[in-house]
Amino acid sequence: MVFADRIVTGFAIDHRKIAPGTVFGAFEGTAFNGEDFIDEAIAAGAIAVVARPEAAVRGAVHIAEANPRQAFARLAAQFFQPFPAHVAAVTGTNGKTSTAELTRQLWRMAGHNAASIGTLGITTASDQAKTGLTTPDIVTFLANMSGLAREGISHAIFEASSHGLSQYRSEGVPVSVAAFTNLSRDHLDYHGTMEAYFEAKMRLFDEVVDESGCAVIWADDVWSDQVIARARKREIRLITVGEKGKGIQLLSRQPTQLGQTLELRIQGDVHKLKLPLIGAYQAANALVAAGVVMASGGDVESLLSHLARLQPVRGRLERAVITKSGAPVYVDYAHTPDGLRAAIAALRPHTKGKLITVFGAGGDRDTGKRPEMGAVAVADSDIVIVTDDNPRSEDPSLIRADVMAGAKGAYEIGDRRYAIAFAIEHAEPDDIVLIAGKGHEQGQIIMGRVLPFDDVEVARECAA
Ligand SMILES: CC(=O)N[C@H]1[C@@H](OP(=O)(O)OP(=O)(O)OC[C@H]2O[C@@H](n3ccc(=O)[nH]c3=O)[C@H](O)[C@@H]2O)O[C@H](CO)[C@@H](O)[C@@H]1O[C@H](C)C(=O)N[C@@H](C)C(=O)N[C@H](CCC(=O)O)C(=O)O
Ligand SMILES: Nc1ncnc2c1ncn2[C@@H]1O[C@H](COP(=O)(O)OP(=O)(O)OP(=O)(O)O)[C@@H](O)[C@H]1O
Ligand SMILES: N[C@H](CCC[C@H](N)C(=O)O)C(=O)O
Ligand SMILES: [Mg+2]
Repeated sequence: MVFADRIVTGFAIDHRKIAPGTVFGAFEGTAFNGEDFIDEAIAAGAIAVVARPEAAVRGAVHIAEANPRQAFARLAAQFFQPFPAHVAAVTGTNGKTSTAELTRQLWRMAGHNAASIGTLGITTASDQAKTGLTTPDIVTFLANMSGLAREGISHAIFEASSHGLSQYRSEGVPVSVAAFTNLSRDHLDYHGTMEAYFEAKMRLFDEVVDESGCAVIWADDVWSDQVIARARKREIRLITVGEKGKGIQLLSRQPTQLGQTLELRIQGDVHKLKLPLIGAYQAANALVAAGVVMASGGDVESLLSHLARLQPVRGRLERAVITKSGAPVYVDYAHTPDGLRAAIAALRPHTKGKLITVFGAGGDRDTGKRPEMGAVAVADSDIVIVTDDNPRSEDPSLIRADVMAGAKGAYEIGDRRYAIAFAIEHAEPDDIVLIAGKGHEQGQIIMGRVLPFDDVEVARECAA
């Protein structure tokens, strides 16, 4: 790729990452305006700048576009290709990471070289690398995708977060399957309204997925019909999944001690499946993953046997330890009202005694979800302990107060380790402890610092 007779050596959206020969993407953001750094980028060697037509670009080629993020992504994609032959994307408020990871496992069992990109980082059969965000920035995303292709990955699935979709952070790679899990309250600090949040996610179906691709849609969510309508409008192939699903219909679900038995109708035939994961939500994610595999050409018989061999996803209803009194302690990543409801509901059939829930809400995130999470927790559990979860730049006691406003009768223990210890101490033999919100996370983010913290590890220490 060449601009003004100079060979392009790379792409950057941060002026501090410019080397001679780089194409710079100058975007207006939430904290900065990238256009303010154009002169510095050119001084550092940028040969072309993708920016709005009204931006001032002197001394480099100005690629003037009304939507510079999208234009930059398309151009960078030409530079970074090739990409894996089969790429799927999954969106939804909850279940993206789980669905992506389960899809990767199913592809792997089918003999494909598969990878997933999302909250857990980049996962392949042999490796896991952290990226920091669910959807990395566009340059990292494209570089990762092309790196995976060069390593021989043929099947990749990525999590398309609403932030990522609205900022064109996961653009430019041809997507042949787009999946939807569900939509409920989250990130309203960023999107403003549920409708705007929904529209951000719908870009995946309206624009991102290929015309010749396939949509895999969880059919039992209140938003599902609207997503199905979008896919129909584009006339893309459709696989609906769930009790109302036509591609994979969930006929019944019976919890067992270590998992659940599902009865499914697929292409007219009824099958019984022993899924080794507990909870309605994990069944939903596993079935959406199965839909993605079917959409990319998987055969049903082997798919069913692979579903029965799925491994748990890190930090999603992960059994951390059993207390001295005999109560199992689960760690889950529920960080929305709907997620908390789903996690508690998953454990309820396995609880003979009391369900004890420990959770908090993140700082610098949607504040409206806090009392809603509090209300869900007290309504569905027997004992609730409200604690801290990544206060970030906020005062943790004010976050807890927001949560407590909805959590009548809950205990409040700010220090997460003490909160977990309290729950474990009070757990009796038939009880279950749920520690929600951080899942796989390895740190507590307080005022820009990340203090090491792992719910699973802390639970084990407290139970020892
Ligand atoms: C609100 C938000 O999503 N912000 C993300 C976004 O920033 P932005 O585009 O608004 O950028 P900005 O910081 O205002 O800067 C504007 C531009 O100037 C450039 N710049 C800035 C400063 C400078 O000195 N030089 C320079 O060139 C920046 O590189 C950027 O291109 O793009 C950046 C790079 O791609 C991200 O790092 C950043 O994520 C911040 C850190 C963040 O916390 N994001 C969270 C909310 C997020 O995205 N979460 C979703 C989660 C969701 C889920 O699954 O639920 C995720 O996908 O991870
Ligand atoms: N299908 C689902 N329906 C309702 N809740 C779910 C579903 N799947 C997962 N959850 C809840 O959401 C939590 C997070 O799951 P997961 O990490 O798969 O979602 P995600 O969409 O990737 O989240 P993030 O937005 O943080 O990336 C789980 O631990 C669980 O509590
Ligand atoms: N992807 C979500 C993760 C939230 C996890 C929770 N532990 C928190 O910090 O709020 C977010 O960035 O909002
Ligand atoms: Mg995720």
